[in-house]
Amino acid sequence: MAEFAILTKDLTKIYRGGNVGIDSLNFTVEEGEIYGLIGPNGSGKTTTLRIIATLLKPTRGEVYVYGVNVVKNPLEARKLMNYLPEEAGAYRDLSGLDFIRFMLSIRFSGRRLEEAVSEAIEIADLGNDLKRPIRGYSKGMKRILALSTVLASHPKLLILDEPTSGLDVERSIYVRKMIKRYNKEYGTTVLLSSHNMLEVEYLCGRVGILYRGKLLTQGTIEDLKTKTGASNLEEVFLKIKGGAV
Ligand SMILES: Nc1ncnc2c1ncn2[C@@H]1O[C@H](COP(=O)(O)OP(=O)(O)OP(=O)(O)O)[C@@H](O)[C@H]1O
Repeated sequence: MAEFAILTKDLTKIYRGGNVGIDSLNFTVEEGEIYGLIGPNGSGKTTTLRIIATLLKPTRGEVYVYGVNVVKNPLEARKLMNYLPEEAGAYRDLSGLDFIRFMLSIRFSGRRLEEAVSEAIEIADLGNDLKRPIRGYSKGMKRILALSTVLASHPKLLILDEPTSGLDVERSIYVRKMIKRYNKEYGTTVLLSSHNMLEVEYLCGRVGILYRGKLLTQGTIEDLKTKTGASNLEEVFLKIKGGAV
């Protein structure tokens, strides 16, 4: 049987106080694909991504990343993936360059570290700003900096929570191209969440639609359009959500 990049079984998160984060999610992501999770605010996208990235424990259910159980073997699972959170961490007093080196030194050393640092510098494309402390960066600059280290770490699985949130039009286009490039050139599997349906249509082969913690449907964008008679993903989303209310 082919091994999935991600396999979830009845994945459920009930937060303290009883808030339902996600409810019995079953989905798979195949090796080498770009899979998008979409859904309204509070539908469970970040909860799902954080559990897969080993940052949050599920209440019940299982997740496997390339066959590794992420709850039982988080350290092994982390070697296979890297995660860009919705709000990337600050490290306000480091320069951009020191941040890149610090983040990549967690994974690499020696010559491989130097190569990865150079790669991240090229992706971030921040010029002399890289020498300045991060506290003076704009939101978009911090985002591109975080993304550069995540991409340059070459994980088998890249988990991106709203990758272009806060980025201007030009940088958003650039980031989407980078994600596509890493997927094509290095076969990186990508799981991302986004509210931007144009972005999802451009990037993703398949999508899963979340609503109130449940996966309403999943499939290729073309299949979902045909099934619902919609002409674009925004309409697909509204029609499927309408049926669920
Ligand atoms: N730390 C927490 N404690 C309690 N409830 C939480 C917590 N984090 C998330 N939730 C709840 O879990 C549900 C799913 O939230 P989540 O952040 O996963 O949604 P999301 O789809 O990523 O939303 P958005 O699009 O706004 O980022 C929501 O009802 C939210 O209120």
